[in-house]
Amino acid sequence: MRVYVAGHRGMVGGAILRKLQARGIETLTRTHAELDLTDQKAVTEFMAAERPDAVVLAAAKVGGIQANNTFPAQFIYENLMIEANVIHQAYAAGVARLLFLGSSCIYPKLAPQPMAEDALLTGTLEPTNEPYAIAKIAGIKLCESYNRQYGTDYRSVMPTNLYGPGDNFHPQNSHVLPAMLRRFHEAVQSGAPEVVVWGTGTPMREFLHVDDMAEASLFVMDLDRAAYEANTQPMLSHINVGTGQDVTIAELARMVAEVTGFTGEIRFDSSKPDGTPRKLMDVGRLRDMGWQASIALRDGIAETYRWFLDNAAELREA
Ligand SMILES: NC(=O)C1=CN([C@@H]2O[C@H](COP(=O)(O)OP(=O)(O)OC[C@H]3O[C@@H](n4cnc5c(N)ncnc54)[C@H](OP(=O)(O)O)[C@@H]3O)[C@@H](O)[C@H]2O)C=CC1
Ligand SMILES: C[C@H]1O[C@H](OP(=O)(O)OP(=O)(O)OC[C@H]2O[C@@H](n3cnc4c(=O)[nH]c(N)nc43)[C@H](O)[C@@H]2O)[C@@H](O)[C@@H](O)C1=O
Repeated sequence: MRVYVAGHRGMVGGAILRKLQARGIETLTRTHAELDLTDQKAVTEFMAAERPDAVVLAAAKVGGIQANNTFPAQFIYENLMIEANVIHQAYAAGVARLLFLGSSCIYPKLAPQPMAEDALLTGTLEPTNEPYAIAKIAGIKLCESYNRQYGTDYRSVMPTNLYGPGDNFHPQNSHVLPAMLRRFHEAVQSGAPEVVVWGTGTPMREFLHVDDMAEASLFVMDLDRAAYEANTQPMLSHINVGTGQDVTIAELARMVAEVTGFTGEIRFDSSKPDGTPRKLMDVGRLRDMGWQASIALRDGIAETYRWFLDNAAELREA
């Protein structure tokens, strides 16, 4: 068994790689510089030469609300190309099993909460990340279409907002949790009296630690085909992954202040977008199959902050 992990230097791909290696499973990797997954010819040659037994597709153009809003063309183009190339060439090379990572932003902006898998394609998407969401929906539909036409076993998991070691801490382009950890930390270092948090503080988000996400990914990969198919439908085949609990951005800011030791004022900048008001996952499908998250948010934030402190000198620049 040899598993190709696409995006192994990213937060999620890295966590999945570590778990596979800890289980003694042979892995195959290429950095972005070695293999640009938007390059059809390069992906074709790679898959044909390597013929892995299984693929984890954790490579993507990823970013927070502002990155999505600023670079919409890159988010739709790169993600569509990566998915089309990897999924089609996996099929062409005879790869039996593939796991595609989507995102909770596939669901309509005002979907009933918590959002069950069947909320997909029932309403209008959140405008700040619509291009990325459309690409992620296309990824699910690629897997389903190849399964239906060619009999492949390509599965999809939809993670809620993730965080943890290996995250992107870029001040503008990252997601909220790493952005806050960095901003509150820098405020403590400089003695700043206030920290600015984007938006109104009222949106609600659900946060899952990346090690839980990696466990869930392997759990779904490992299910036998009959079990996966018994719990999904051919045209509604994705599985939500989350904790089933959410917090407001204001509550999150207070947690991050506590973890970093910031005691000043927290100011909300309502000129910045809030995005979706709430996106809580209905995780019943995965729970009924036998998996649930185990890392508490407060503990996960403290552990991620320790990782940030240990790695601050070598943070990613994008
Ligand atoms: N982080 C989150 O909160 C969430 C993430 N997800 C999904 O989980 C998956 C992993 O996300 P995450 O680990 O956070 O993202 P990261 O940005 O940490 O990792 C993505 C990886 O993909 C690689 N990559 C991007 N473009 C290409 C390309 N053209 N060719 C080859 N490699 C490429 C990146 O390499 P390089 O850095 O060198 O470009 C990077 O290693 C993605 O599908 C994402 O959509 C879903 C929900 C929430
Ligand atoms: C995972 C998910 O990530 C993105 O969606 P999002 O959930 O809106 O993610 P976010 O983490 O960037 O923001 C969450 C909330 O937090 C607020 N917020 C406060 N202060 C900061 C801040 O400093 N940085 C950021 N990024 N947000 C901040 C921000 O205004 C928003 O209300 C998608 O584009 C899409 O890519 C996707 O799938």
